[in-house]
Amino acid sequence: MYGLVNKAIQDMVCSGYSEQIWKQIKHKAEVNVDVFLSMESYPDDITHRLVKAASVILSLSSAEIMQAFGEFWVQYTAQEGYGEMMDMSGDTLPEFLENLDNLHARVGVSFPKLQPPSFECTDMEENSLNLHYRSSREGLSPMILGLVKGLGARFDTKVEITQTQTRDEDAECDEFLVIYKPN
Ligand SMILES: O=C(O)CCCCN(CCc1ccccc1OCc1ccc(-c2ccc(Oc3ccccc3)cc2)cc1)Cc1ccc(C(=O)O)cc1
Repeated sequence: MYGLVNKAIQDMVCSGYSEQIWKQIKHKAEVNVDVFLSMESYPDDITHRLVKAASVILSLSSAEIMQAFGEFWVQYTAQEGYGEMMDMSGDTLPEFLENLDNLHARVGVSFPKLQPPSFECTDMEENSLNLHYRSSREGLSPMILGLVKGLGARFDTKVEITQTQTRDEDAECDEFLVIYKPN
């Protein structure tokens, strides 16, 4: 994952808790990276260890940490200079989700080590859609719950998201029912 992800986790912990807590999490995760460089690619294992250590130190489940991260990521990337890029990806929550693969393709042109997930929207109705999430990574589906909630805040839209399928022998990918209503 690009360092931007680990920087976002750091920012979420430092702003939500403290630098001291962040140092404890890094120590527990045995991650001795002093400063994460946004445009550097780091092993995914570092991100997984940081999430696991944060879950222990903060007494929250990894799923809760990943969901909070997803929500934080949307506002963090907007403030870190990706706001215009995200503005170009849609004026509404469903539009943004439909354009998310294009957004990743644009980022990937400049940053070839990006390994973006793929999102597909089906069964598009007035206030609901089915979101299919495919990734080379395991176990990040709780992050998607937070990301879509974060998009609800970004688009001032009430949103409910529930996972309806989990990638395993039967289901080819994770699926989520997203119900949204602009305020
Ligand atoms: O891999 C998975 O299965 C889950 C990944 C969840 C994180 N994605 C969230 C995608 C997303 C979903 C909903 C709403 C918004 C979303 O993200 C918007 C976005 C996506 C990518 C970036 C981005 C920009 C620059 C990046 O790399 C940099 C950073 C600074 C300088 C140079 C390159 C990396 C990601 C910014 C905003 C974004 C993402 C972040 C990093 C990677 C990667 O390093 O492979 C791949 C995807």
